[in-house]
Amino acid sequence: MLNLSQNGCSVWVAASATEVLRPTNVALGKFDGVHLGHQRVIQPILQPAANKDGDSRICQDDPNQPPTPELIYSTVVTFRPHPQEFFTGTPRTWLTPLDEKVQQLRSLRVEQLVLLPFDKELSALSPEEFVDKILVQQLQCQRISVGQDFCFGKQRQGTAKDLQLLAAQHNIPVTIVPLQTHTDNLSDSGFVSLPPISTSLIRQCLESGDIKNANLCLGRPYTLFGTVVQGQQLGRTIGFPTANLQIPSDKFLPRHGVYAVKVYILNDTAATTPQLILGVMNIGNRPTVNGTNSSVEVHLFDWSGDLYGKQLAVELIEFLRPEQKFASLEALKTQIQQDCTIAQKILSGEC
Ligand SMILES: Cc1cc2nc3c(=O)[nH]c(=O)nc-3n(C[C@H](O)[C@H](O)[C@H](O)COP(=O)(O)O)c2cc1C
Ligand SMILES: Nc1ncnc2c1ncn2[C@@H]1O[C@H](COP(=O)(O)OP(=O)(O)OP(=O)(O)O)[C@@H](O)[C@H]1O
Repeated sequence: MLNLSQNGCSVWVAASATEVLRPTNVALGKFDGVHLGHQRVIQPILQPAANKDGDSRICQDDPNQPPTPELIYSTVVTFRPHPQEFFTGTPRTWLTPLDEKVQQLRSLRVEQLVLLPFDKELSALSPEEFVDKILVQQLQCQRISVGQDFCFGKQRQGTAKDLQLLAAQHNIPVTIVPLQTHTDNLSDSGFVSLPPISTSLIRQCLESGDIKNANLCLGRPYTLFGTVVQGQQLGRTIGFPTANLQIPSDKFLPRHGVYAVKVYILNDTAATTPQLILGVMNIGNRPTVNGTNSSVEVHLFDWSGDLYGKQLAVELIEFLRPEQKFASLEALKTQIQQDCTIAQKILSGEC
């Protein structure tokens, strides 16, 4: 379910050593997707939940101001750019671009996100130097949590066990979290076991249209956030008006094709809480109408109104079919009608 609680609570994002709030309890890794495995790694560094009388100390009116220094900051430490992007020079898309990652971390009660600049200097640090310079000196780290497969330092020489030994020299305890598979969450032992949850696995699932498994690994539906922009306005002529979405260019897009989706209009001033609207989405080039560029568009069931400029959150529930080139608009219309019927059944839990 989409977590939209704002409460004025924010995550302090530090993009340089001077901005870091210290001391810290640190979870280390890339954390793209903030999936169920990541969530387990984050758990040991969190402060106990705020009591009912007082909010967590990071809850304040101005999220741009650092919170009052007290105790130890629960901090996710990650890298910018993504190490793979640094080594290959190829821009990479994210399951959770920065805004989304911050939103997810906030919902987990993480207080600070540190974006270590991944450059030649950082990538050349030995495991010992990484612990001394980054974790001890820069972050004043008091506790660390990583997954069992965590590797760090020059050429990924250091393992989670090495981290434990090196950190022990500074009296810093390290929690090593066993790798989680999504079958851990299912009581039905009839499921075929998948490899451990990872960002790469979720990307593969989304690339192949396996939305169910992607969502199970994430612990929530994979969601596209976008602003509604003008399309060709052909949809309304075939009886299926669509909201065309402009998605941030660094967002990872799943397989082209048609999906059953749940949509929330985020900045609808008339509604106090975002309203849930069911619908269908097409991602693709629209070959039937000789579309040239890739587009993301949603048709909302039983809804009419002006959505231009609005921000939508589109939760992917199930992949229905690949995009096709139809011989006529009439044939496309018939197919979309069938897509809507199937999507309505899926979304209402009938199948
Ligand atoms: C549920 C759904 C399925 C669609 N499937 C296809 C398809 O298989 N092939 C195709 O060329 N276009 C497909 N489209 C895109 C339509 O061609 C597009 O909605 C129409 O051209 C209107 O575009 P416009 O909003 O830019 O005016 C689909 C659209 C929707 C909403
Ligand atoms: N399934 C999992 N169970 C427990 N810990 C995990 C799991 N996946 C990742 N971690 C840990 O969470 C932290 C962040 O993981 P990171 O994003 O670097 O890896 P990942 O999710 O496996 O992604 P990729 O597929 O890109 O390697 C690391 O400490 C990592 O070891």
